[in-house]
Amino acid sequence: MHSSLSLKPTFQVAHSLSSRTPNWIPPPAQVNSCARHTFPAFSIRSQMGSTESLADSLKIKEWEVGMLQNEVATSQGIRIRRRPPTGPPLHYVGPFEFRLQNEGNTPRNILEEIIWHKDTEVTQMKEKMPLSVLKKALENAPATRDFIGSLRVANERTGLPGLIAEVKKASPSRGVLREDFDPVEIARAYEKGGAACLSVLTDEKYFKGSFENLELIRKAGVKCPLLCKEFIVDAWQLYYARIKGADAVLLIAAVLPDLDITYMIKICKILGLTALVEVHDENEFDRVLGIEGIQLIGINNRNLGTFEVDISNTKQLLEGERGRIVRDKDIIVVGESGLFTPDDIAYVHDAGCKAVLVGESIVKQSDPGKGISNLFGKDISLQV
Ligand SMILES: O=P(O)(O)OC[C@@H](O)[C@@H](O)c1c[nH]c2ccccc12
Repeated sequence: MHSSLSLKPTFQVAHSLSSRTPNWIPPPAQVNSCARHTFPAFSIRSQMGSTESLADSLKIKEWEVGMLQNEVATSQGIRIRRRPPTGPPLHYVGPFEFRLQNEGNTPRNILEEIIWHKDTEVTQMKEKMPLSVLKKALENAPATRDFIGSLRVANERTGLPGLIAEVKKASPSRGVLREDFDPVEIARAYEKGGAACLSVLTDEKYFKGSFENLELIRKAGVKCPLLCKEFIVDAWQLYYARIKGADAVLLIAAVLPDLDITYMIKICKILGLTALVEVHDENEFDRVLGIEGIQLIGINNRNLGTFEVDISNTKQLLEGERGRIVRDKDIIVVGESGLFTPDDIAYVHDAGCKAVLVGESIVKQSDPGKGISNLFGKDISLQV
């Protein structure tokens, strides 16, 4: 199930990720989807005439590596391209910019649009906050909490799926869900209402979330472990999530090739983060089931490309052989999206989900804590 590429990520090097702008040229045989984190430092100064042509060459090289990433992804059935196909090297000023307006550079769907935007956003953030700075901050970061343990305990306590309650202000498909949005108040209400864990949207542009929300909730003393709900395209984001208070992160199989997932899971382990790996279809599920060390898989009932929601997706994917593998490996499956009623919860529970991830139906309630009781059809708070 693994990528046909033979290169294994070089974790020692990867662990010291630096700014994205490379100071090397990757040797062609080693180009892989983790390329920009793993290449050794090759100086190209000797091959280049002026500083200007050096800078241009580096940008073009980086763009080429991005294109290769797209090819690796396509070979695994991933339709989301990491970058615009004929896009400019990052920060390139010049004729490349015109290409942005070309038709070929129109994202195919909303997920692709989000990913292209995220790629640029992360590049800029990395420049402001290189990994060395994040690593320093890690020294003072409080320990992470046991995300999976919390889901298991809740599942055993209530006899129903453990709840990951989502602090979600808006989404591209549903617009603004709640105008009077106080993230800490909502988080506290969820905790009181019996949520096992919380999910905090951090994407600003499309979901009106923020890392500030994550940090505020963590610092407010909420005990539920926190999932950083972000579109992760670069291992740098794992470090960033960790210092902002995350206990878990989301890895989306529709976006990340197998090697990236494998590599990121290892970094998560080093950082004490739990990885929730999200799938939507059979191909993604099979890929993820073939990756070593996966403990938590989310089945998204929403197709992030089209926004269509169908909760029978969870049931279909867990039927037969895949469900058997999940049980054998003791993987916790999270039913995600589009859950509104006690029947919906019972449906995905029967399908094999020991946990659920819910946003809209509870965040919209005037008291999100009571929203949880309505959703589960009973009070699942610890007070009971
Ligand atoms: O609001 P809902 O339909 O209950 O869905 C929550 C959650 O599953 C959804 O927000 C989600 C699942 N996977 C994602 C990936 C990115 C952004 C959002 C999501």
